[in-house]
Amino acid sequence: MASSSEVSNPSGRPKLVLASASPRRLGLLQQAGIEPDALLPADVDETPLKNESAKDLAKRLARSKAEVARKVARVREDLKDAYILSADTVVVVGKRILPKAELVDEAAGCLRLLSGRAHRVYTSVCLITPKDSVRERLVETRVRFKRLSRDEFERYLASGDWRGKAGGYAIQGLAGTFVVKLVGSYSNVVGLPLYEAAALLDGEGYPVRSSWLDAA
Ligand SMILES: Cc1cn([C@H]2C[C@H](O)[C@@H](COP(=O)(O)OP(=O)(O)OP(=O)(O)O)O2)c(=O)[nH]c1=O
Repeated sequence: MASSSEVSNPSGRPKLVLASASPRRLGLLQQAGIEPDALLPADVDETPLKNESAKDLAKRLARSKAEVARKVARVREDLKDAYILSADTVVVVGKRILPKAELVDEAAGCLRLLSGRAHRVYTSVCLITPKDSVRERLVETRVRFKRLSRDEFERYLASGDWRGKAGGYAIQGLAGTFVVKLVGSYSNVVGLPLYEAAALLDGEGYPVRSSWLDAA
């Protein structure tokens, strides 16, 4: 356990950049007592390559986001030695990669495919250390939705809870009532597998647990 002087002196901790604009990812880290020092969202083209698998897409996008943020951080005096953390979440039904829904028609298409079926959610986490080593973890969660009634279908689309979400749903929102089975990490579906992300940070020398009291 870190001594009180270390714990009470958060500035002793190495800096952490979260390369994300996702309030869900920030919220998950904060829930775990991890407070990023900076948010550097990285706008990358999320279009899948021809015949690219969901796993490869998630890994490639998470890494791209981390690399974009690293270039920005390394030229900032306050972030030049920071850890850079990013993630990308992909929802797939069979081999079909679902889009991140921005339009109601996209959300309707996703729900039609998800209703009454099992699907998989992959989140890839990418960590770049202060010495620019790259560490990646890909986590899979299997989810099964109930068959949605017409009313559930229409009410969900009207809720807008699907906007900006991979696969057109947010398990932490209304869609939580559609989930009849989940095998694996719940936080992985929301957007950041906390066990794996914390283990990655800890394994690379970022003091996850000693920061808990800083967050208190
Ligand atoms: C499946 C699912 C996705 N999501 C969200 C998490 C992510 O914000 C989003 C996945 O899209 P991503 O492209 O992975 O992430 P993002 O564009 O929102 O944020 P950034 O790239 O800046 O990190 O979908 C949920 O909130 N709940 C869910 O159940």
